[in-house]
Amino acid sequence: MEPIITDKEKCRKCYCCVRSCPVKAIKVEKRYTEIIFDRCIGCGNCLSNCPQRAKMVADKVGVTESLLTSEDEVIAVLGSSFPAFFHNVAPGKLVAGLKRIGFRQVHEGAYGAELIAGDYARITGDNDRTHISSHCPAIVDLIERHYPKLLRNLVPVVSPMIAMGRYLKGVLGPKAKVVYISSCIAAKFETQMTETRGAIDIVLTYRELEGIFRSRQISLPTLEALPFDGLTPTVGRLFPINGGTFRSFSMPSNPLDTEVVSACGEVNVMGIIKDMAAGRIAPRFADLRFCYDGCIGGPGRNSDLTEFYRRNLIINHYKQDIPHEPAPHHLSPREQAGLTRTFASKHARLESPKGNDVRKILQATSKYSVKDELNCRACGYRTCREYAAAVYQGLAEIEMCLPYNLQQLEEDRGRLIQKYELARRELDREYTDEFIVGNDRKTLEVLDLIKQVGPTPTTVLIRGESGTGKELTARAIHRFSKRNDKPLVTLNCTTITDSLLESELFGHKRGAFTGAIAEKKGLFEAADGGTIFLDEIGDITPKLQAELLRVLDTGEVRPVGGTAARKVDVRLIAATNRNLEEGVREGWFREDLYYRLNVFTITMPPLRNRVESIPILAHHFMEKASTKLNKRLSAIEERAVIALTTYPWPGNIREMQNVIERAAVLAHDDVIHLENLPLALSENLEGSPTADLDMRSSFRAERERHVVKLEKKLIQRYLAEANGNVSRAARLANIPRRTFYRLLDKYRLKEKDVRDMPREDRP
Ligand SMILES: Nc1ncnc2c1ncn2[C@@H]1O[C@H](COP(=O)(O)OP(=O)(O)OP(=O)(O)O)[C@@H](O)[C@H]1O
Repeated sequence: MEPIITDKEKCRKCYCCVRSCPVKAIKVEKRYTEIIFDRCIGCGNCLSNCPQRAKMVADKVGVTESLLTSEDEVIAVLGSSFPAFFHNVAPGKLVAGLKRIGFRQVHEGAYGAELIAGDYARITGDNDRTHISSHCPAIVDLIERHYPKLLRNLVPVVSPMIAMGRYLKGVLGPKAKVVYISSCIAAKFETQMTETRGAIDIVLTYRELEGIFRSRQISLPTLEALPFDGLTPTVGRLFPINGGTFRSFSMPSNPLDTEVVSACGEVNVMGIIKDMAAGRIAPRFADLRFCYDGCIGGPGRNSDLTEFYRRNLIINHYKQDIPHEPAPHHLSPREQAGLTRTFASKHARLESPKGNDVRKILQATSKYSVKDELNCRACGYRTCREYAAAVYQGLAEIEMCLPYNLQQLEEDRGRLIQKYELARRELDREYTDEFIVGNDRKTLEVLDLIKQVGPTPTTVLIRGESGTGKELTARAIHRFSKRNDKPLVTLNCTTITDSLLESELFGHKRGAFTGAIAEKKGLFEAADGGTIFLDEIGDITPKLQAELLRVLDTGEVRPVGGTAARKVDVRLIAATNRNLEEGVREGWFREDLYYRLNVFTITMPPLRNRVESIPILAHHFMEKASTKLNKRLSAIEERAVIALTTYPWPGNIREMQNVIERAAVLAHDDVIHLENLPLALSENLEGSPTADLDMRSSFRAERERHVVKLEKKLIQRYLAEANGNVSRAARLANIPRRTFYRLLDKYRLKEKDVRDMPREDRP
């Protein structure tokens, strides 16, 4: 099993792992990201940087537990960084804990550094070439997999961990099992390599060991300390800290020596390796560790502690006299022959894309010029070009480009809105005949204008609030025109993005932009010989305004991505509820287009200015609703008609149409009653002067009118008697105070009106 696993369910494809991987070893699949182990160097960046914890260390607790219950002699080796993890427990108690869970012997891994020290000193003393330390498995992997050119520079000696494993197996025999406990993830990879396999049986993290103690309910502080087995390391204990190599290997270190490079951390190390591979630098010895802070900064470190503190813990441990009781076999001369190793190229070169391949991939994500390459890094790659190369190499996918995705979403949204809008209008038309209903003066004037302008080829601009019937008027103009046997094409300019609008209007050539998989005719061409109605024309951008003006002036359209113009014969009717004059003044509407449109203007009056037509409109919409709902409806109750006429109709005729349809749904019999109207309308009725006027038409209404008047007078009188004090007035009237307030509201009376009234005027 690979040392790092991906929980596919947890992975949300945030690309944090892609971003943090120094060697492009993450492949993005449809639903998750996956490690390419042939490229992975085991640095553990993807583990530490995954916000969902979808990348995890493969669990080694189970195999360790079963090893401990077997007959085998199982030896624990604590990596040299252990004091920087188990900082609040004495080393002897940790040894006791390990023995309690079944380890026969416990060794300090720091001794491994001392085992290889002599070889390092000897080899790096040779000046024949650059020597690169090979004690960090991530560095070895980096060179073997990605910089094979530097293979010959790696010091051909095993790491302290492998040295310990080989030493222990040499002393105890190959049957002994060695479990190495460390904060290093790359060590887990190292034990699987052909060149080092067999020395260590399991690499366990400190955290995994902690888990075992917890599950066995072992409290380390309560245990009696025990001595370590094996030989006592000295300077080897300093190995895990930054610069510790020189002390542990007893090598001279001089900060002024430019022939020796010592570096920790991804950025520093990668820079040095690239420089060495390119031949820019050739130091005598490069001591490199992939993790920042050296081996005390491994991915499995205790991250609650600062680097400074962890470093101090290591130095304190080095200074301490910690009991060791080596068995006689550890005291005998050691077999050192097995501490050398070889390295092999594991370089799997990815094919590099050619310029044209990169260009094609960039274009597939709407990047046509350098300025489109935002290099936003949302995909995890540093530049759009690096990302395009990754797509080419099969590591990334097109959908990873966030700006492209957002643009796609925006365009899809626009298309959907447009489709929805068209469907809604179609539905409206299905139940609405094309005739303009109304007998008020203003509607009749509009009808007159329609009849006059209809048969001419003149461009018409229809203005008015939303829902006043602008589109209906446009249809009527088309019907009265000589083009009425040709199509009337409608487009709402607010619903789609500028670029989409341009292609909708003028069409596009195949490949003009992403998604333009086939040539498409624009609406101008679709309307050839007929009329085009552009609703909400005040919302198009100045760039499109200019293009529209050009089409109107030349009578020619040019599809997006095309060069050849096509002649069209289209009459334009435009509508807007925006103040175009203000647009011209403020610069968002082109003056030349404004004059081009403003040849013949029809202004639709709001419904509140056509009150006389409300009853007839209401009955018209009732009949429409009756057909649509397949429900018999024969009348609208008078109170409801009055309520309809007194309401201000901010949404105009469309709002009224909806109100009547809703009432028709709610009506229990074949009459629309006041109660079937929304509250805003029925409440508006009470106490309204218009209501008073119209009520004269029936006896019940007449009686209601008198009652209302009388009630109002009475309220005023009680209030006057109580000198404007509502509580007193309510008591005098013998009605609850709340009811009195409601009546004041109903007749829009205020306490102060009565209080300020001259005594002789009081009722
Ligand atoms: N005078 C009228 N007679 C009958 N129905 C009308 C009348 N005026 C508007 N309507 C109906 O009201 C609804 C809204 O009208 P229309 O879509 O023409 O308004 P609009 O001003 O274009 O609205 P918007 O600005 O929101 O696009 C439509 O169903 C239409 O048929």
